[in-house]
Amino acid sequence: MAPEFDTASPTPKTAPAIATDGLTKHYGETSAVSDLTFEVPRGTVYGFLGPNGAGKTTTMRMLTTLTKPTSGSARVAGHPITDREAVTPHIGYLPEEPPIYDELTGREQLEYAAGLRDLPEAESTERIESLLARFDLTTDADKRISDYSKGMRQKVGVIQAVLHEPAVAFLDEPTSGLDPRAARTMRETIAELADQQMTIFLSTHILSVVDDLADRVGVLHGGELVAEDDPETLKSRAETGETRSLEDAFLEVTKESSDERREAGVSADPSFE
Ligand SMILES: Nc1ncnc2c1ncn2[C@@H]1O[C@H](COP(=O)(O)OP(=O)(O)OP(=O)(O)O)[C@@H](O)[C@H]1O
Repeated sequence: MAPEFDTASPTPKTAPAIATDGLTKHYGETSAVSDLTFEVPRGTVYGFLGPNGAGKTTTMRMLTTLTKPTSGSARVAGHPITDREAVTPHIGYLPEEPPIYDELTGREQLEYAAGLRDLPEAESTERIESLLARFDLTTDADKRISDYSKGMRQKVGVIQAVLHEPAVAFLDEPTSGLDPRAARTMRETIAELADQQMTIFLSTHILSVVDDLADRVGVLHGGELVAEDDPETLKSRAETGETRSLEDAFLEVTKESSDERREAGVSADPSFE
């Protein structure tokens, strides 16, 4: 598998999977995302970190065409995010609450998702069965989703997000609710998908997942990108002695930015402005 961008697109194949330029979203007085400019090369894993309310979901909703930016622009898989029809065939999205129907069985939900994506039946059946097996869901695949645990629902949500082999997958907390074995399967699956040239935009509070998988990390705070680097360089910025971790780096860059914002008279949480 090698997810390709739209071959009819004039965009060169070397174009980044995601490129944003001054991407901004205001909700009334609240500045949820401010002037976000970054690029994610194809086939890489981008760890998107930030404290609660930092603007991660808002950014992902803009990049997946679900929310319109107030200003700025972005291209995903070579297409402007203002062109929903062009972007959506090339992306998969696992939001915080996976969009699944309680009255369907797991297998029916995935068949339904494959149908929406116009996947050929033979190909989708094979892929659904292989992903169900990988996530240990085969024996429960014909039970209704209403009877699933949180982790089982999460597995269906993730399978649904990557079923059509999108060029870019946006995953919000993919390991949420998963037991340690399932969380490991998830990490291995994400690594494999990236090896197969899928670009993964990964938002999570589990820093060890980002440390394991991300080629590059962006830290959002108060809607602004306050640090961006590869995990090793980011860790080396932490001044906490010999055992420098991504957690130390995260706490430092978000604290520095809080201090600067406080000095500038800006609340760390824009919702309280
Ligand atoms: N629909 C909305 N209407 C008004 N304000 C919103 C809306 N969605 C988000 N916000 C505000 O925008 C800011 C960023 O929220 P967002 O959900 O993007 O953060 P997040 O980084 O995803 O947080 P978390 O880690 O807690 O999920 C917050 O101040 C939030 O209150």
